[in-house]
Amino acid sequence: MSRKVLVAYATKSGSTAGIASAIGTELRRHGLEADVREVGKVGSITEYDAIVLGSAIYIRRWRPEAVQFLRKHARELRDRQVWLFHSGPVGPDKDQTQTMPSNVARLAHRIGATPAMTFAGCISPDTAKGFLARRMATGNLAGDSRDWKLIAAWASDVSAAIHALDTAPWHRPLDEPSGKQS
Ligand SMILES: Cc1cc2nc3c(=O)[nH]c(=O)nc-3n(C[C@H](O)[C@H](O)[C@H](O)COP(=O)(O)O)c2cc1C
Repeated sequence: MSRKVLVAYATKSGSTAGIASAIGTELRRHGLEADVREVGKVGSITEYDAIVLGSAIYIRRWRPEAVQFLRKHARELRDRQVWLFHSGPVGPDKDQTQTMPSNVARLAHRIGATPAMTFAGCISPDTAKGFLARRMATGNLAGDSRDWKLIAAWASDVSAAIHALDTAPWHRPLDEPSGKQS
């Protein structure tokens, strides 16, 4: 049985779309069906067995459309495997793991997703949007730090976990404690 995966991404300058596309390619190479979509254009997620969601990080925050997606689909996401990633660090900081913003961490906990994988990002004068981005694109942070080998390796691990659904059921996380012991 071929499992169907949604790879949804939120981007401002396009580089996270490239990461999502590379993940989709790797998942397909491992025999999964994968749709890669800009998160704001995703309607229903009912047809998917698993979801990969990634956002660019700007000033330590996820793009609002990615957060909105987690909120809107929280209930359905709890019944599916969900894999999160974010892309951001560039230049000398490219290997620094980024913590999830607190609103994203809360939502990840609610749906039972593991912490987001950090991928290095890209700042280019060709795609930079806004004054600050254009300034950053001329300094020592400029360049494409995306690590395609790491991205493919992570996607390969994700595909192995999704294939494991064929032999073991996916367990929903326990409900959050209500504070009342039964
Ligand atoms: C104004 C600005 C703020 C940024 N803030 C962060 C940040 O807080 N943390 C981080 O890791 N990367 C940060 N970055 C780097 C971006 O996340 C990186 O360029 C990413 O690849 C952009 O993704 P996108 O092309 O999909 O929009 C920032 C970039 C800009 C231009």
